[in-house]
Amino acid sequence: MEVKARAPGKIILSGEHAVVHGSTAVASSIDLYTYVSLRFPTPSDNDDALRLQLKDVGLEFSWPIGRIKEALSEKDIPNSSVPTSCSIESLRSLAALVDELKIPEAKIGLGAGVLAFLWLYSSIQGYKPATVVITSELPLGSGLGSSAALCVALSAALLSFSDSVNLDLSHQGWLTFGESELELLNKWAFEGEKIIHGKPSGIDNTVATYGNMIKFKSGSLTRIKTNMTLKMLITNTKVGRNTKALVAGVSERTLRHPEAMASVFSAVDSISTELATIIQSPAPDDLSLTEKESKIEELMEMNQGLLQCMGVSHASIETVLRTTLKYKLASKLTGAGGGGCVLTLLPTCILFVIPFIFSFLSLQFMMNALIWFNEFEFFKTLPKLNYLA
Ligand SMILES: Nc1ncnc2c1ncn2[C@@H]1O[C@H](COP(=O)(O)OP(=O)(O)O)[C@@H](O)[C@H]1O
Ligand SMILES: C[C@@](O)(CCOP(=O)(O)O)CC(=O)O
Ligand SMILES: [Mg+2]
Repeated sequence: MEVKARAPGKIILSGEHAVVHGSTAVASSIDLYTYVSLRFPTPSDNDDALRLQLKDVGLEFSWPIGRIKEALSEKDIPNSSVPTSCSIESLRSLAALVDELKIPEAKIGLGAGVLAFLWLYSSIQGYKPATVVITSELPLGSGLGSSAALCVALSAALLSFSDSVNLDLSHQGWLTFGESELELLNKWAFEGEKIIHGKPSGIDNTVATYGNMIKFKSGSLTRIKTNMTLKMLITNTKVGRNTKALVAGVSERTLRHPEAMASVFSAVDSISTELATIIQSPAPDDLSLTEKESKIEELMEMNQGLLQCMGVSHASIETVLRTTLKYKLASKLTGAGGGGCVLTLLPTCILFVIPFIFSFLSLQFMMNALIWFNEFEFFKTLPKLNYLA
């Protein structure tokens, strides 16, 4: 029997980094997915290994299941219904297994993803041989939440075989999780994100788990019902970076300048709260669509300025900001910054310039600009499961 699970990537409309320090942030899932397929061998296969194929980076790893058991046994006892953090001791033992893989230096960031995989797999499924294949439509390490999509899709595939989960009936060939299953899934995915991000806020795994648009503060989510269509251009600068290092950099700056950074985080909190209010305000109210869009543009610019204060912008991001400003369009980085992706709001009134801006940015960033629409069918993106045989 093989199961395939998928979970979406995300954009953060406002509040990245500050959300790690307790500020409000607003995020939405996007219709680009990570897929995890999980297959257990039959007895006649006579296979006693755990195999991991990372299709996006062309790497394959395998471990005799006894090695994983040896590394972990008695350190943390797995129980799929109780999400558990990987202890320092277990992390050390698993890291020794990952070190043996000799991951090429250029792809070293993958080690954290493999560690998260080993922890989630052994905690939820125990010590069973299996083959896990991961593919993604998301660019890795670009601010679109590939780490969270991986942790959510992997936890979904693993939990689907556990007794703690009942699945809701099918929806276009995919099954969905019920509300309490989503909570368990989200908690497990958070444990994986902790291994990849170091100190995650939980916003990425939460939006990948629940889909649609959310407001998030100090670990709790509020679902947002939008009353306007937002059109965003997502430009990938293709400058690689690592979320864990950027998050740690902001924490170090906070230690050096606690009062100044507290004011920055508080300003971001107000920006996200105002943004959520505008997005949710009833359609024909005292603010016209154009007025709402202008306010959102201003809030995005203010948020970008504060992200610069946190030290997470980058020359490549500034190039996108300057380019879009030529067309009077507001942009901000999304995700951890330091490169990665930039969001540009495309207000309804300027849709005719899209082809120009699109080709301009595509040329500069090697054809990697996409347009994201938050219309219903594009972003109704809960994690889903599909049994293949
Ligand atoms: N499809 C995938 N295959 C292998 N590793 C992945 C995949 N998706 C995510 N990862 C892991 O997540 C890391 C990227 O996470 P991160 O730095 O948080 O950036 P982002 O979440 O914005 O993409 C990768 O270096 C890798 O360890
Ligand atoms: C910077 C941060 O706010 C978002 C990181 O997103 P991403 O991994 O760059 O997609 C970190 C977090 O909230 O855990
Ligand atoms: Mg991430």
